[in-house]
Amino acid sequence: MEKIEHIGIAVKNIQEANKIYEALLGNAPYKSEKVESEGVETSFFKCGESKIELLEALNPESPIAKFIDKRGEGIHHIAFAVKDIKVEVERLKKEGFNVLNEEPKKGADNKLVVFLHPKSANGVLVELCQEIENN
Ligand SMILES: C[C@@H](C(=O)O)C(=O)SCCNC(=O)CCNC(=O)[C@H](O)C(C)(C)COP(=O)(O)OP(=O)(O)OC[C@H]1O[C@@H](n2cnc3c(N)ncnc32)[C@H](O)[C@@H]1OP(=O)(O)O
Ligand SMILES: [Co+2]
Repeated sequence: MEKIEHIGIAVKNIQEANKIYEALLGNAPYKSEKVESEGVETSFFKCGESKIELLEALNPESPIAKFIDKRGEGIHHIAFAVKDIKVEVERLKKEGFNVLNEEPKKGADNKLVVFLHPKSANGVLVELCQEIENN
C-alpha cells in the first residue's frame, strides 16, 4: 500500500455537498465524473497529497443509495493506492480478506479498482486503486 488515495463520502445531494466541501477545504472540486457502472456521480477535491471523493447515488440500486438508506450520509470507504493491484489482491486473499471483485474494474479518476468487504476490515469498506497508465 503506497498511501491513502482518497476517502469516499456518501452524500444525498452532490451540488449542496460540493459547496460545503469547497468551504471546508478552500478549493473547488478539480473533477466531477459519473461512473455509471458503480451507479455514482462523484466529485474530487484535493487536500494536500490526499483527496476527498464525494459520491451521490445515480439510482436506487447504487451502493451509495443502500448505504444512505441504512446508515445515513457519512464516510463510505477508504481507498489505498497500490502499484500492482493484481499482486495486492493475491496477497490480501492469502491474508483472508473477502475480495468483492477479484477482477479489477474501472473506477473514477483514471483508476482500476478492487473493493474488500467491510466485514473483513473492522467495518470499513476498503478500495484498492491503481493508476491506469496512459500511453
Ligand atoms: C467510483 C469509485 C472510485 O473511487 O473509483 C467508487 O468509490 S464507487 C463506490 C461505490 N461502489 C461500491 O461501494 C462497490 C463495493 N460495494 C459493495 O459491493 C457493497 O456496497 C457492499 C460493501 C458489499 C455492501 O453491500 P450490501 O449492504 O448489499 O452487502 P452485505 O449484505 O454483504 O453487507 C451488509 C453489511 O455491510 C454494511 N455496509 C454496507 N456498506 C458499507 C460501507 N460502505 N461501510 C461499512 N459498512 C457497510 C451494512 O451496513 C451491513 O452491515 P450489518 O450487517 O451490520 O447491518
Ligand atoms: Co472511491
